[in-house]
Amino acid sequence: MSGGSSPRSRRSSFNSLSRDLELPSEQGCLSVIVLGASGDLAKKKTFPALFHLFAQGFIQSGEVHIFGYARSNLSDDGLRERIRGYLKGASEEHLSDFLQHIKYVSGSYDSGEGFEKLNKEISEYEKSNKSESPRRLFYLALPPSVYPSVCKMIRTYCMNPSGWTRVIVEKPFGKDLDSAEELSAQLGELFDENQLYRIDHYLGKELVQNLLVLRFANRLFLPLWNRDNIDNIQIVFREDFGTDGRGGYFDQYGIIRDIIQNHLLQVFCLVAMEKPVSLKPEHIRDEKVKVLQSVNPIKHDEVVLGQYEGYKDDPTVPDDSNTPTFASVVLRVHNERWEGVPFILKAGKALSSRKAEVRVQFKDVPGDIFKCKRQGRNEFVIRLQPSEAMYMKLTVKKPGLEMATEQSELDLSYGMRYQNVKIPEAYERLILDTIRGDQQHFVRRDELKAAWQIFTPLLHDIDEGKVKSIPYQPGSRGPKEADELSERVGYMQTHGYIWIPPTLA
Ligand SMILES: NC(=O)C1=CN([C@@H]2O[C@H](COP(=O)(O)OP(=O)(O)OC[C@H]3O[C@@H](n4cnc5c(N)ncnc54)[C@H](OP(=O)(O)O)[C@@H]3O)[C@@H](O)[C@H]2O)C=CC1
Ligand SMILES: O=C1O[C@H](COP(=O)(O)O)[C@@H](O)[C@H](O)[C@H]1O
Repeated sequence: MSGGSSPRSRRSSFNSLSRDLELPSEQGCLSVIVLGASGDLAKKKTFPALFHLFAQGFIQSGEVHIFGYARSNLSDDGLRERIRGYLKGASEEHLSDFLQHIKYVSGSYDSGEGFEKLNKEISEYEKSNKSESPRRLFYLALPPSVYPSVCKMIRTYCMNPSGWTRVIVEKPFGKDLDSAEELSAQLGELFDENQLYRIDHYLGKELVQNLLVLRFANRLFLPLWNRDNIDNIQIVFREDFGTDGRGGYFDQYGIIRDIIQNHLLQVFCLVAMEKPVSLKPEHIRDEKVKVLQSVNPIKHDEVVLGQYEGYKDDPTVPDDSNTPTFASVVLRVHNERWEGVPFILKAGKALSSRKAEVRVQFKDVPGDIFKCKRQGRNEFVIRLQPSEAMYMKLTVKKPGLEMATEQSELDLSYGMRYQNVKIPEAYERLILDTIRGDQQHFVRRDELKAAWQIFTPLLHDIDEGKVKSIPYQPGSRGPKEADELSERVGYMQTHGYIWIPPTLA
């Protein structure tokens, strides 16, 4: 765990931020309730994130209590043992202290009995803490099918009588526009928008959070970031493993719903939106909605779908599945800044490497006396993961007596520049934002609607078999047709140049 500032100084740094954002600085006892505590997400992400916040002093002994809730018959110790192996990076003392703050309550997701019991436990803790304005944070680490009934139970039995109640919900938020709107309406009847935190963990990644700073705090980029200078932008997600036993779940969704409609589209918003009036969450989300609403309908000839060979070997995947495990989709933005610039959103499983990045390719140099075209175009690459970095591909003079040019880079690799800084996990940051009441990095209801509006017609066509997935070899780059599409819409690959993340050795 990174050392650095003490819990006291962490609070004061929050205070200055909260003044800027007009968020009240809050203290008082905090109950975090993880619903679906027996599940995969809870053990891999939710509890570890809470543990890291605890170990760093962002949530503190004496003010926090964590309740796990699920149907499974577990004891407090049973839950603690289940998650212990996933809680890493701090001392044994921190670990046992943290575990002592966890209590397990068992109950169903659709009957009052369990939630009454849960409420009783929370209330007893709040009474013992004697806090005047207790805080309740419910984290739904559950399949979305039970969101409506669980939210109804929270609303009926577990609302905080004197302080705030906030609810974090996980994706998928629906399967298309209608189902997402139905879910939004159901939850909207129970909670105000400022109580609902729709999490998209890509918004918690360090370099995704840097996008706005980069674009709007650097004079350098302001005049360049438009159709006059940029030829095309790629937003890419690649994974070097397949569906790993989750084929049954994945087959109902596919790569567009799993990655593109949410994670990559959120990154797209931050790359393409206009400057917000301020950093207030509503101002930022207003701009995201605007750019989403400016996206043209997707054309079939600007889509390539793929499915890796062997995907259907999973017994839970139907033999005739057309579900894409790879997709490349071109988005076109109909506005003054971006008319004519293709945004290529590409995601795939079982590919040759694991990475996520934004690649901004600039236009050719006009009146090119150095024949730069031979070397390749300027590109600005934001490597979201792994090896977080930003690098700018430039044409430079090749060192030596000849006047020859080659491509090189200006490189800001985080591993080099921020050697002793631990980059926080996305979930850690987003849970902390929820505790602070900062909704900037969460998806607003109208944003969600606009996102589904873009992809629903295509998704329905795929579901009806009107767009087919092309088979590709696991461990490859995906279907060659995807590279051909990128080239057709303007992307020019630089041959012979590869950026290698620098190492300390
Ligand atoms: N796992 C991951 O890495 C990620 C998950 N998500 C999302 O997070 C949420 C939770 O995911 P995950 O933890 O993997 O899910 P799980 O399948 O592990 O389910 C979580 C818990 O919910 C209960 N549960 C499971 N199926 C049902 C059902 N059909 N009806 C009622 N309860 C059920 C089980 O608890 P019990 O039986 O004890 O009540 C289970 O332990 C989902 O919305 C998922 O899409 C998002 C990103 C990544
Ligand atoms: O939401 C999801 O994301 C993961 C990839 O997340 P990352 O932070 O490791 O990039 C993906 O594997 C999973 O299919 C998807 O549901």
